[in-house]
Amino acid sequence: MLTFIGLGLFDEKDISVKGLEAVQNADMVFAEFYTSVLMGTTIERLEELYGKKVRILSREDVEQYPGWIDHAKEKNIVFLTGGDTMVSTTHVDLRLRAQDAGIGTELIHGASISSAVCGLSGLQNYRFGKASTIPHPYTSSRGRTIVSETPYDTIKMNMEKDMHTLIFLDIDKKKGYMTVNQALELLLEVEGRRAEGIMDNTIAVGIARAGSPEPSVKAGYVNKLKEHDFGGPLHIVVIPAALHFIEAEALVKLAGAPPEIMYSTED
Ligand SMILES: C[S@@+](CC[C@H](N)C(=O)[O-])C[C@H]1O[C@@H](n2cnc3c(N)ncnc32)[C@H](O)[C@@H]1O
Repeated sequence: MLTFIGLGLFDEKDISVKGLEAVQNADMVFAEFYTSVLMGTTIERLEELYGKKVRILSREDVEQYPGWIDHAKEKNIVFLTGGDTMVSTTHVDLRLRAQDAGIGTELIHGASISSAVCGLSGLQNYRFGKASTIPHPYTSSRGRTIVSETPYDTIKMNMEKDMHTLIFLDIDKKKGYMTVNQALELLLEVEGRRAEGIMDNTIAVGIARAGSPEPSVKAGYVNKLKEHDFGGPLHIVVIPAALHFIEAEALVKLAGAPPEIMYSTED
C-alpha cells in the first residue's frame, strides 16, 4: 500500500492524527519538499516525531524514476508532501502510476495553501479561476532573460470571467523562494511590455507563512504592495477580480487594504 499524506502548512505539528499514526506504522517513509516546504521545521524534527528515517526524494525521483514505489507491492510505504497531498498534478500522476503498477493507494489529507488563502484574506473559495505559478526568470541560449508571460495571461483570462487568480511562487534550489515583491515586479514588467492595463489600479493580496503563528497578510494596489515587507518565506499572491462587498470589507479589515475599495464592489 502506498499512502499519500499531506503534512499541512508550517511545521511538524500540522499533520493530522490519522496521518501521524500512518507514518508511525509505516515500513518506509518517503517525502518530497520541492513542490512545497514546511518552513517551521527540519527533517530531524520530523524524524524525531515519527521515530522513523525519512528518505527525501528529488524531483527526478518523483517524476522520472519513481522505482521506489515498487516497495509498496510488499510493504506499507508512505509518501509525505507539504500542504494537501493532491493539490499538485505531479502527485496525481504518481498515484496513477502506482495504480497502473497494481499498487493500492490511500490518501490522508492535510491543510492546503489553496484554502488557507481564503481563510486568511476573506476571499471566497468559489470565486477562484485557474491558478498559475510565477517561475524565476531564466537566461535563454542566446543570453536573453526570459520572464514568463503565462501568469499574466492567466490573470487576464480569469479577470474576463470575473474570477480571482491564485499565484504560486517558485521554489528553486539555486534562486531561492520567490517573494511577493519579486512576483509583483515580474507582473509589472510583463504589463510594461504588453500594456493591456490589467495591472493598472489593480488590488493584489500577498500572504506569507500561512499556518505559522505569525502569518503576514496584506492587500493593496500593486504599485504600493510591491514595496511591503512580508518577512520570510513561503509567499503567495492573489490577484482578485471585482470584489463582492464582503470580500472588500474582509480585505480592508483583515489585510489592511485601502478603505476606498469598499465603494466599488459587486453585490
Ligand atoms: C505548488 S504549491 C503546493 C501546494 C501544496 N500541495 C498545498 O496543498 O498547500 C506551493 C506554493 O504554494 C505557496 N505556499 C505553500 N505553503 C505556503 C505557506 N505556508 N504560506 C504561504 N505560501 C505557501 C508557495 O508559493 C509555494 O511555492
